[in-house]
Amino acid sequence: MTSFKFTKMHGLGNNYIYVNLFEEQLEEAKLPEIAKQVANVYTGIGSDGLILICPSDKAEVKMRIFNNDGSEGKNCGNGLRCVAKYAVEHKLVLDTEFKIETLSGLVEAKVQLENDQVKLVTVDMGEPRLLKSQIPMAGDGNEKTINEKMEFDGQIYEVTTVSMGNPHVIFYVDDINQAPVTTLGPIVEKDERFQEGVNVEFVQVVSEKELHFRVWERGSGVTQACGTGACAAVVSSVLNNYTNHGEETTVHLAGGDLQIKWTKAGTVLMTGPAEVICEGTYYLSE
Ligand SMILES: N[C@@H](CCC[C@H](N)C(=O)O)C(=O)O
Repeated sequence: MTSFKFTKMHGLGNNYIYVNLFEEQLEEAKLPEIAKQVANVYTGIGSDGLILICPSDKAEVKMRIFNNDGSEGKNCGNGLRCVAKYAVEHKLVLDTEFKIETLSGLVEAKVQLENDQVKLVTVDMGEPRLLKSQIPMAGDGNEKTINEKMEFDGQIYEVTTVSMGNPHVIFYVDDINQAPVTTLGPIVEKDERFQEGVNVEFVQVVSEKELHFRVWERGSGVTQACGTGACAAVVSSVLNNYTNHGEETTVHLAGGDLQIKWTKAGTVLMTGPAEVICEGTYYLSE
């Protein structure tokens, strides 16, 4: 029977099973199935998906993320903070500032240590991509979607789209507790105008410095937090003049808070926690 060692970690409740591929070996063709298996609450461990911590020839470490439906995503903000914590605490990297490779490019992580343990991680998530061709979505590929009317399920909404290496569409709501996360979320996720699907975010503007946020994630459904989604929400809020470029915004997610800044230099900085839940050995059912 195939088995592998895992660590379950979370960033604000967005939890994944992490496997260290510096030490373990998993068959490439089986990765989507492994992600589905480990994520299953009844017959697996239970998680939002699977994250692989891999050797890289471009950076100190590489992250790959699989959602709980087995689909592979190109980026994961909460996952990056957890990978950074794991890499430092397991001495895969010896510095407190280092690069992580993702399927959407390189990002830079900086960890804050307390008694040799990583508590907070800041990740420079790079520049947001705003053109329709970069989301990707239907329409003129050279145009952006900022507060644009789109119809979903027979109703018109004003939406903004942002890629943080993965696709996000942002809806503004008056009351976050009434946001149609589980009803509109799955419809928008699979809308064919988003050729690769989309992560769906609902945002309530509290002030120039604060947002409430809920998410329906592509491939995983409702999660407690989405780091790339929170970055996309801050970029969207600057574009819609709700918050200020170059200033830090606190994003309140279901699992806790992230500090996010779209810097004047153009990249997005995300700061938040990363936590270990448990470690163990998983026995794969064939
Ligand atoms: N939870 C993540 C994003 C995970 C991938 C996403 N569902 C996708 O398919 O793009 C985050 O913290 O960013």
